Amino acid sequence: MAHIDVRGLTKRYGPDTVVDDLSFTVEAGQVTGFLGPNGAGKSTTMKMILGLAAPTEGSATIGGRRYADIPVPLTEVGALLDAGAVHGGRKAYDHLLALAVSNGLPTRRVDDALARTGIEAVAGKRAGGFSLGMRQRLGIAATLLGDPQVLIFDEPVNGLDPEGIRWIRDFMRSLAGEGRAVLVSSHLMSEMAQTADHLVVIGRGRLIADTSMSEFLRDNGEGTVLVRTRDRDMFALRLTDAGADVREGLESSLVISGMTAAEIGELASYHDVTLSELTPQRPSLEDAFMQLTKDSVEYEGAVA
Ligand SMILES: Nc1ncnc2c1ncn2[C@@H]1O[C@H](COP(=O)(O)OP(=O)(O)OP(=O)(O)O)[C@@H](O)[C@H]1O
Repeated sequence: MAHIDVRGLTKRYGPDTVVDDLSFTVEAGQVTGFLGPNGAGKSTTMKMILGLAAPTEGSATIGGRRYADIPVPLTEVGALLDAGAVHGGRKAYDHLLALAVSNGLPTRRVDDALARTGIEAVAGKRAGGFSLGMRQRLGIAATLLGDPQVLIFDEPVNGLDPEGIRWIRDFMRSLAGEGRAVLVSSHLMSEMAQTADHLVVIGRGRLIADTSMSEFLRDNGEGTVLVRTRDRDMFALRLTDAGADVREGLESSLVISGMTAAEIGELASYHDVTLSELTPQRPSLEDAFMQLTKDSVEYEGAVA
């Protein structure tokens, strides 16, 4: 099955190492979120995978081959790095047709790609007049021309409205559902929440995490439990005695970490304390991400 394999990938610009010994795999049938703060090295990594930048060390392969060794790259990998790159004076259909013809692909693929991205109705219009959302769809249509098994998107939802974001998100999921390997970058963790199955997180060019979305949450965001009771002060003491960490929350609530909601419920029952609220609070993805990338962001702030 086609996938992306990155091994020991390193890129240095003069004295700066912007991608540092990076290794990860993008599996078929999954959306892999490629995350990191601004400047972490995501775009540079994608460019190296796509043969647009030469690695200083290491390798990146698509379906086992370097990009430069793939005879008709569009049939193996579709990539959208910058939606603004479409020539504004060109009609959408003509843009796709030129790409198809120059890559030796059947022209019917243009109609398929237009249909798949829902832009048939504007196929005869000039791309210059397109909204960002439409330009993005046109860019994605181009990635699909060769019916590739591997797709790469760099910050595809930047600047889109909620409807455009949802469309892209659903689209990525459907591509993965067809067994394709999808790599999508973002600097926003929340953006990945409903999109990615797997996460590769980098900071300062280095790998910070390579994990499934659910594992990432479990390992990086400590959950808390919110409790309300009339016996607040007494119960706070009992909780502390039981080893929990207790903070005062809003409106006389207690925010507890180090114990599960079930354990807290049992402790309350044991001490005859009536709880009016017992709510586990899932750590937000953004919190988990900030925690994980804190050091790399601080470093960036310090050198800026
Ligand atoms: N051609 C280049 N020459 C020198 N430095 C570069 C070059 N391209 C990128 N960089 C530097 O490499 C670092 C990583 O940039 P890159 O664009 O890969 O990060 P990113 O994670 O994609 O960030 P963003 O989310 O802001 O796009 C940055 O510090 C950037 O300034």
